[in-house]
Amino acid sequence: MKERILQPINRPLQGTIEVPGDKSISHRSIMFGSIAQGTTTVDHFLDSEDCMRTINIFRAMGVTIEQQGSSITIHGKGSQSLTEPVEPLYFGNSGTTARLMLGILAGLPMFTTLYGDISLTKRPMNRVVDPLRLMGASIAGRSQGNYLPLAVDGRRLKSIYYHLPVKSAQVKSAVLLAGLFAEGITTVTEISPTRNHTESMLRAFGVELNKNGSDISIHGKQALTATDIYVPGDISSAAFFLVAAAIVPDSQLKLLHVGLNETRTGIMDVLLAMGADLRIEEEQVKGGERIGNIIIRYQELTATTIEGEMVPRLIDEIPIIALLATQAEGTTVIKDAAELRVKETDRIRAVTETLTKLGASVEETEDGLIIHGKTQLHGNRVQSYHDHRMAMMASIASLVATSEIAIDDISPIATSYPRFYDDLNQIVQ
Ligand SMILES: O=C(O)C1=C[C@@H](OP(=O)(O)O)[C@@H](O)[C@H](O)C1
Ligand SMILES: C=C(OP(=O)(O)O)C(=O)O
Repeated sequence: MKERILQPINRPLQGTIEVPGDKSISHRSIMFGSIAQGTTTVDHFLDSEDCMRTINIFRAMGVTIEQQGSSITIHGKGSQSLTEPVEPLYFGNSGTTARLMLGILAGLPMFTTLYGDISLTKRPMNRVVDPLRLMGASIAGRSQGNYLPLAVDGRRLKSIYYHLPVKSAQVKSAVLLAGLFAEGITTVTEISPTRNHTESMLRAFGVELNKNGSDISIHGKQALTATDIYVPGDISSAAFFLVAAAIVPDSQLKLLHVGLNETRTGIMDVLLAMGADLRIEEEQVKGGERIGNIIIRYQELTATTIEGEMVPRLIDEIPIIALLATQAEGTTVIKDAAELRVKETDRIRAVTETLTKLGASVEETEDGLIIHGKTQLHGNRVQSYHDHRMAMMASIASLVATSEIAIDDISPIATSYPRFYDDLNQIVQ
């Protein structure tokens, strides 16, 4: 437990921040580089706890991965040369690592056991285990395989046509990755588009995937060829500073090289709908992903509604968007977001409790939140709930609170943004 007390600030935020590499893309670069043939380099990798879990798992399966900060070199020898790990694989707090790795491990000829921290151990795995079992996977574990610890007895898989019952890129990715090791063509159908990093990065590794409407298909038994990856800045990390500038009067911030993939930019659409002063400069495509610098200036905001296909495009940003809504005039409604209940914590409950403690007017609904703004926030003691995004949201709230906010444990922030307070301190000077 690492407590942190944040004092109110009474001045505008100014400056430029280069946010760290995208977490989703960083995980996938290690996974795909490790099962590819040849040497993959990764530039601007996210050097965080969650991404280190992914590196350590492949090291435990015999892959040589060199790391110097955010530069990575992976010496891949193809999936068939991975070796059976001697010890249980530890996934820490990382849902993405656990769910995508289940898809990979199910089809490899080895036995593995998987466990995680207290938060990950409560997150449902049946969303991945069920389709994998339909493909012939052998997975055993707590609550019929719904919760870690799990044991995977890897074997030959068969292809599947699968309607994804949840809007989840992790489930989509796990099925596609298992499909890569299966006989025949595996197809997934999405209810709503979710982040597409698995599809685009597999293509960069030479894998053929077909997209037809909401169907995505992959032929099994394709080999991956090493490539060089550039990881854009993580828009989910940038979101904390976008909101900070949007709510602290007279602020202006520039965020460099932020990933602007359409499946991730919901936060920008919400800010614009609320009247924020935001623009993109030096937009370009780098390593197959759209990136750009985002410039944001303080502007008075009005409420909005967030629902439907918008939700997967900003799912991880909802805690910080809820804080944003407390500073906007009117009632903001967030719905269709029941997935928030199965993140690092139940984020609908945690956001309601935290913002209420800070003086906001928030109603919890089954699948979202109703927030009445604008409210003056005050200080209090709050929890992080083992959730990096809750700890960062409470930290940003301190910028507009009238008295100090004490957060019980900020250590979860290291899972996605180890330099968060360095960047925050730089713009409050
Ligand atoms: O595929 C990914 O990299 C992720 C997908 C999302 O989870 P779901 O697939 O559960 O929505 C997101 O919340 C998570 O932070 C990262
Ligand atoms: C939900 C998140 O990550 P994961 O599912 O990988 O734990 C997140 O980063 O907000």
